[in-house]
Order: sequence, then C-alpha cells, then structure tokens
Amino acid sequence: MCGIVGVVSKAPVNQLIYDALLLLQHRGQDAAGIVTQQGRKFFMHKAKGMVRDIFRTRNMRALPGMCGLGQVRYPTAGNAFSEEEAQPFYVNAPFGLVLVHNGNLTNAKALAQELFQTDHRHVNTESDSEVLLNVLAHELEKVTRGVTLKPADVFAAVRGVHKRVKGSYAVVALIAGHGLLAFRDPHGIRPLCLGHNKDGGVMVASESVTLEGTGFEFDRDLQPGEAVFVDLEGRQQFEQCADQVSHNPCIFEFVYLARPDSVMDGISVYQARLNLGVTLAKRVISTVPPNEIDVVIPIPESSRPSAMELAQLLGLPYREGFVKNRYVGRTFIMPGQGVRKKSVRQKLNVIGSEFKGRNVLLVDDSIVRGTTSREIVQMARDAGARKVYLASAAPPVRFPNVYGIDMPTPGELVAHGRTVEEVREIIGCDALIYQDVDAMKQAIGSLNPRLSGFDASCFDGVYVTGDITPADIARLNAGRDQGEEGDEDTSRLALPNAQVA
Ligand SMILES: O=P(O)(O)OC[C@H]1O[C@H](OP(=O)(O)OP(=O)(O)O)[C@H](O)[C@@H]1O
Ligand SMILES: NC(=O)CC[C@H](N)C(=O)O
Ligand SMILES: [Mg+2]
Repeated sequence: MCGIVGVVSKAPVNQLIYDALLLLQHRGQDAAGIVTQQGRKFFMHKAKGMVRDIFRTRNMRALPGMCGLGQVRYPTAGNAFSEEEAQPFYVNAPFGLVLVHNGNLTNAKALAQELFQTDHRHVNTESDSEVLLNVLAHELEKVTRGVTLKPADVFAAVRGVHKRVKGSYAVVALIAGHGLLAFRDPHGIRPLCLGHNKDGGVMVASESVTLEGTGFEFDRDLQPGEAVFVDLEGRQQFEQCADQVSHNPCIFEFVYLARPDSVMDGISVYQARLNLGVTLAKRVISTVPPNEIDVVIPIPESSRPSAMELAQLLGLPYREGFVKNRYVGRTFIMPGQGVRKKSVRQKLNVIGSEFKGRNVLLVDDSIVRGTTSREIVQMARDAGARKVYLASAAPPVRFPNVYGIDMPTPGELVAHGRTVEEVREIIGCDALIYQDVDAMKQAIGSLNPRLSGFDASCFDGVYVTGDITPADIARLNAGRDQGEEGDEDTSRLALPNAQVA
C-alpha cells in the first residue's frame, strides 16, 4: 500500500499536493514524489525518505502549475533502497505521461518481457509501477492518432491495460497538455476516491481523509474497473473499462493500513475497528474469564478502537500502558526486519504502574511477523505484570500477500504453518486469543452489504484475482531487496525517522 493523490485545480497545486501527501504518510514512509504540470511541461521532485524531509522550499518553488500528482511509497516490488524506484514515473511518449501507483502487479515479470520483445519499450528499473506505466503508454499509443486526444481514447487505453495487467492497482496519471486519468483494478482491491472543492478543483486520493484534510468534499469511491478523466478545466468523465468486475477491497486496509478517520468503499475504518473489538471480546470470554483480567491495554496505535470497545463490553478498565514516541514511524511498513525490531523498542515504552502486579490483556490489531508482540510481551513482564494475555483483532496471518502489502514470504509470518499454541509459545504470552476469519469478514462486511466480499488472502489463502501458485509467490519475491539485520542500508534507512524530531 502506498498513498496516491492527483489534483486538477484553478490555482497552483504544489502546496496542496504536499499537504495531501502528509495526510497519506502512514501509507508509505520510504520515498515520496510530486509532479506538477504547467503548459505541456512536467516538473518533478522525488527522493527517498519522509515527505517533510524531501521537499524543501526550493523544491516546492520548482513545482509550478495547476495540476499534478504525488505518491508516498511503501515498496512491495523491486528494490526498497533504490531512489530510482521512487514514484512518480515518467515516459515521454505518447504525449508525455507520468504515473503513480498503489498496488502490486502479479504478472509484472511477464509484462516486462512482453514490453521489451513485442512493444519495443525499455523498462529501466525493477518496479512493477514502471511496467504499468509502459503498458498504459503502449495502449494509449495504439488508440491515438496525431496530437489530439479524446476521453474515449483514454478509456480505450485503460481497457487495454485491464486486459494485460494482473494484480492490484489504483492509478493516477497525467497526460501532458490534456488532463488527469485515474482508474482502479477490476476487483477494487486498492482504494481510490474522488472529491471536489468550492473553487472547481477535483482531487482523487487513496483515502477520504486526504480530501477532508485539504478542504475537499468527498464525492464517491471509484468503482472497480472504472476510470475517470478530468480535463484541465476540471470537467470529469467516467467510464467502466473492465468487462468483468467484482468488489473485493483489501480487508487489511480496515484492520491496519488506513487511517481510522477515513471511509473506504462505504465503510468507516473506525467503525470497522470497533466492530472487530466486539467480536474479539466474545473470543476473549471463551478463553480467559474476564475476572482473571485486571486491565485492557492497547498496543498503540492502530489497535486502540478495537481495544476500547472490547474493554467496554467486558466491563474492564481500559488504560494506556505504552507511550508511543511520535517521531518513530510505523514499524510494520519499514523495510528490513532489523530496523523493524529495533524500532519497536524505540517507539514504545511502558508506564510501569499500569503493569505492576496485574493481569493485563494486551490488544493489537494484527500479529504479522510477531516482531511487535514478542517485544511488547517481554516489556510488560519486565514492568512487573503477573499474567500477560494477548488478543489480536485480526485472525492469524498465515499466507503471503501479493497485492501490495509487504508480507511476501510464508516463512516470515509467525503463524504460518503453526498452531495458535505454537505461536503463543514463540510470543511468550500466557494466553493468545485471535479473531476468527469469518467473524472478521462479518464484522466489517456488515457495514457495506453491497460488496462482493474482501481480499482477505493473507488470512484465508484465497486470492481474488485467480489462483496464485507457490511458484508465483517465489517469483514475486525474487529480486526483492529489503535488507537484513545489520545491513548498512537498513541502518541508514532508520535515520530519516529519527531526524524528523
Ligand atoms: O507482528 P508484526 O510484524 O510486528 O506486525 C504487526 C504490528 O505492526 C503494526 O504496528 P505499526 O507499529 O506498524 O503501526 P501502528 O502504530 O499504526 O500500530 C500493527 O499495528 C501491529 O502492531
Ligand atoms: N505498496 C504499493 O502500493 C507499492 C507500489 C509498487 N508496487 C512499488 O513497490 O513501488
Ligand atoms: Mg501497531
């Protein structure tokens, strides 16, 4: 999951896109970039790091124009350390195109070959997003003649993209001198919504909080397979460009990725997390009698709504036992296990008095590699807790994700091939309570019965785009360079977060 945004406005957009990217920072901490367009010319600045570190005043001044797009990157393909794989990507023909992408293509390797051999296009990085841009460029080239461009041509090109590309993709692109294009994959796995402001501006963004936080009004989510073309006057045209669609948003967005103040595909992320707390409370009762629990403590940040609701239902006190250092970013989306492990201790510290002599129920939104839980349980014990119980608002993460969440190999998932009891032993808690897969789907799905279902592949192993084989997973993972503990690169990557202070 990355965060993407695009704007067509009647005023300069550089500051607006910067502000939008700050509101999307939780979706990607590794790199960021902005492109603006003035006349037929694009202006770009992109680099590794957090938004605040990348854009200095001189960079902002060099981004003129009244339309543009931006991205914050959380790498799930190619090389996490390569500055060249930061987005946006640019190709010069046809017209001049720039693109930002949230998602992950599952056939990027085959497409890259095809682009080279058949379409005679050169892809210069390992990024699937650069492949996607070149497929779009090729499809656009096929349907256009001369230098004029009609929305119908753009939609025909998106049709071509849907036919060739597999996986998940929410996309925003600029076509030089013509306008902004945005589209969503036919399963609607990754989010994308649209809004307007009172000055005639149009914005597309990954999350509704981006619109709200920048003075835009939310109009609607883009539908799976649908594309919108916004010309430079702000006129919008929509078209369904996929032959077959289903609506299966990624359930992990509601569990962890998105901000709780966003509404996605008709579902309030906050309400989804409250509902998960309700169903988790039922699981807790059947495992640990509530009178054996003295206090419920959330593991900040994302678990708070679920923990709060759970505590209220069980009639238990809800207390803050961990203080988060706000200058350390989200640990799960950091590349490299070494950085992640170190960051949990840097990020969270105990308030000892909440633990001493008590039986505590810690609540997290999810347990993925177990990095956070292992450290946290030990910290609770060191602070004098008598019993440490742990509850997860999501079910065990047992399968790799191929749609834009960085959990590519089964081996790194603490619950893969293990029973709950085996995971409990590894984490070192006295009882481990997981959410149930169907209860999770019901808790969130009940908030929008019109959905076809969810992509819940990391929990149930069902891949909504069709069968993903172990060979596909191995192929998608090959070439990933995420660094290992002690790598020079990984320690370097920890710096931007520390420097934000
Ligand atoms: O089992 P793990 O591999 O450790 O991953 C799961 C943890 O990572 C996330 O926290 P993170 O610190 O990224 O973000 P948050 O502050 O939003 O909770 C998530 O909320 C869990 O706490
Ligand atoms: N998580 C994402 O959406 C990442 C987009 C793209 N696959 C990249 O690695 O840059
Ligand atoms: Mg967390």
